[in-house]
Amino acid sequence: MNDVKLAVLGGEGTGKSALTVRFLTKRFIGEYASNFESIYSKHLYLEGKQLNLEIYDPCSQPQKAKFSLTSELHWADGFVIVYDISDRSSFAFAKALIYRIREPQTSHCKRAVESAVLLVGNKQDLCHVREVGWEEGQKLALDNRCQFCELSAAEQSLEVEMMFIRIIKDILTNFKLKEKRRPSGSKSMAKLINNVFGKRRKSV
Ligand SMILES: Nc1nc2c(ncn2[C@@H]2O[C@H](COP(=O)(O)OP(=O)(O)OP(=O)(O)O)[C@@H](O)[C@H]2O)c(=O)[nH]1
Repeated sequence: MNDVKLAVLGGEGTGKSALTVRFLTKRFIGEYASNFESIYSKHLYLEGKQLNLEIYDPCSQPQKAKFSLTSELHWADGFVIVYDISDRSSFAFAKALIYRIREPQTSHCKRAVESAVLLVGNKQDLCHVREVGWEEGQKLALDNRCQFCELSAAEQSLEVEMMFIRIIKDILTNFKLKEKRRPSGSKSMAKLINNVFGKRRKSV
């Protein structure tokens, strides 16, 4: 069984728990305890594979630690970065998180393949008080090789489910790429033996 680890990050009150709980239970509860972090587990069957999905939903971070993310970056295979379309400061926070994830020393040295990231503009039902345009979200995502969508955890169960499935599929694609790029020990050894002995045999 494949383990897939997903971290849902974003500013305070953007709807990280609402999205996670909506995906796991198809329900929107309204108020969520925000003073403790959670790791949820779910078994999924996707693309012919059994998956053990773990979703990390942090409690709101204290200001000083908000961009350190060191443990999340090591732990997660992919990230859902959430902002609230009616709150510009949450968009700035999401941007800083994406830059942190895409920092060269984070994305290239530690990982053979760039992490899958999906940027989500949540609370689309509040579009009458919108502060962040759809195009801005789309551009931030495109510029940083992320997927993008806008939705409402409050009103759109199916869209939330499709959003999670999309990022999980991206993570699975990355697993396959990593597998391809990993030098296979036995293949390399066979190549080496062939190069050395194959050539000698020819010259005799
Ligand atoms: N209108 C609207 N409200 C939402 C939506 N999603 C979440 N909320 C509300 O936004 C508030 C914060 O939601 P949470 O899910 O607790 O947000 P969070 O990001 O997990 O919050 P922290 O853990 O405190 O950072 C709650 O009052 C939710 O009911 C949405 O799609 N539309």
